[in-house]
Amino acid sequence: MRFVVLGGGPAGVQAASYAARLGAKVTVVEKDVLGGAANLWDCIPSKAMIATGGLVSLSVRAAKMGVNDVKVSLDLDEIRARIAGITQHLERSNAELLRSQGVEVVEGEARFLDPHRIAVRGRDGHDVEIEGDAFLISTGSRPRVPDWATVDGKRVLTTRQAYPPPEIPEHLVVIGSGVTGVEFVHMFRTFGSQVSLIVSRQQVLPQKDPEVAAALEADFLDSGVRLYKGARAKAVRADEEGVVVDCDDGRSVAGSHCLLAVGSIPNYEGLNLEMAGVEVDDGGFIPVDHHCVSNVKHIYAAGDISGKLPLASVATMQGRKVAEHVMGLDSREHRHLDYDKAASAIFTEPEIADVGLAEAEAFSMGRKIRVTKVPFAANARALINGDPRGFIKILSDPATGVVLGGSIVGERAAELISVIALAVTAHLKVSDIVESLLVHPALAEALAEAAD
Ligand SMILES: Cc1cc2nc3c(=O)[nH]c(=O)nc-3n(C[C@H](O)[C@H](O)[C@H](O)COP(=O)(O)OP(=O)(O)OC[C@H]3O[C@@H](n4cnc5c(N)ncnc54)[C@H](O)[C@@H]3O)c2cc1C
Ligand SMILES: NC(=O)c1ccc[n+]([C@@H]2O[C@H](COP(=O)([O-])OP(=O)(O)OC[C@H]3O[C@@H](n4cnc5c(N)ncnc54)[C@H](O)[C@@H]3O)[C@@H](O)[C@H]2O)c1
Repeated sequence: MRFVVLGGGPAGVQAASYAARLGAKVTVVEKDVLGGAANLWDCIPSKAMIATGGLVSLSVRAAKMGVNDVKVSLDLDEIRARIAGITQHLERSNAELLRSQGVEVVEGEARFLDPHRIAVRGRDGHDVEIEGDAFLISTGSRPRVPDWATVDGKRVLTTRQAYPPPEIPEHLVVIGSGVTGVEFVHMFRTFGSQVSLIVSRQQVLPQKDPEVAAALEADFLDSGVRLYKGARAKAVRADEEGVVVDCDDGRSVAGSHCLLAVGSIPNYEGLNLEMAGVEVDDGGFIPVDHHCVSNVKHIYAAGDISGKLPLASVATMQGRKVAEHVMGLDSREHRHLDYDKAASAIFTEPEIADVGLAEAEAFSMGRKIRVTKVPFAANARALINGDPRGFIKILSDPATGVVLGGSIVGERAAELISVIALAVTAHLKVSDIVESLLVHPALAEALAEAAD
């Protein structure tokens, strides 16, 4: 089996390495960074910046824990070097992993010549042709730049220009209040910037549980973030002095810098998909079935380009499933990829994480559920850590006790949600969590209480 992967992000690297382990002859083509541009130029650096901001927040909390006069100052060059170091380390690990499994990595930009052949344009401008029996398109996505904004990398920035930006903004106007937008609001408020957020709807995080979104909004407002709700940006004016964002409700928001967080677009242009007969939808995504197969049966799509949940974790799992299908392993007993059971987290402070069924979703389906909720204010470890914000909410089936979903707002939410995610995937009952002997004092004890 000659398996050719276009794009070496989380989806492509996982598919390549797993297929190679299963015996395929694998080639990965990557044009920019092995490990994935959305992953190593957005996901990872944003979390690294947030980790630095976390130390600043801790220094503020320190006084309440008996440590006085902690002074912090940011060193942008050091932050930049640290992030570059993490990216390079992960890129090297990916290269070593693939090399150790005999995967051939070709640097360059891939395009289809016909359904079984691609050409790769290398950095020297020359083309190399590669033939395959099966192909994976995992070319990811990039930040969307609307036509009403001109990005200059100085005052008007995409996310990829902000790890860190050339200077810490005095007043950052963030456009877009999805997951990316709120993470950037949090990141820059911890760095000491005044932050304004343009929220096109009446709630930040429109896809999330309203109670969770309300908790985050309250925290933003407490720390001085200005929310402009019901406002869609329609123009950005920038000059030497700063920026002004004009909104469709007549309001204008002035700041020193502006950051676009208005979503991502799939990388499908230039792939010559028509030469392979692969269809794309109106948004540029490649529709796939539950095995990630496109309309052409030997061509798969996974990761952001597949138009499913755009998460690195999902891309990785899709890659694994693609490798299994390519190598014919799907005929043995296996679990289908269930996007409804994907855990996700938002790395704000407090952290937010959820998995499975949401309360609002159950309500709109008319499904009977049991909802149990416990605040961290009653948890010994949260008090010891000096951060008792937030809560754990668990949804279960009232008849069987099976865990259906949950959300967590609070310190370490991204880690704690794993317990609920495991329960949802393995159909565990609330009693399984209640009867687990957990560590004391630990934040996880709140999970057992919420399950009780
Ligand atoms: C700001 C931000 C923060 C995020 N944070 C998180 C997070 O905390 N957790 C999480 O799970 N997800 C997060 N995500 C989402 C995550 O980054 C993506 O879902 C994930 O990287 C998608 O993986 P992928 O393999 O589809 O694409 P990518 O990571 O984009 O990799 C695709 C690769 O294909 C290459 N490529 C494109 N075209 C070609 C071509 N023609 N030839 C050869 N190579 C090509 C690109 O150079 C790229 O390296 C975040 C996204 C953003 C924007
Ligand atoms: N921690 C994480 O796991 C993480 C972090 C960032 C992104 N992601 C992934 O990336 C996906 C995309 O998230 P995103 O936030 O980048 O995009 P998104 O599409 O989810 O959100 C963009 C927001 O911008 C708003 N918007 C669009 N045009 C606007 C305008 N003119 N004015 C004001 N607002 C406008 C939209 O209404 C939307 O709410 C997420 O669903 C997630 O899967 C994950």
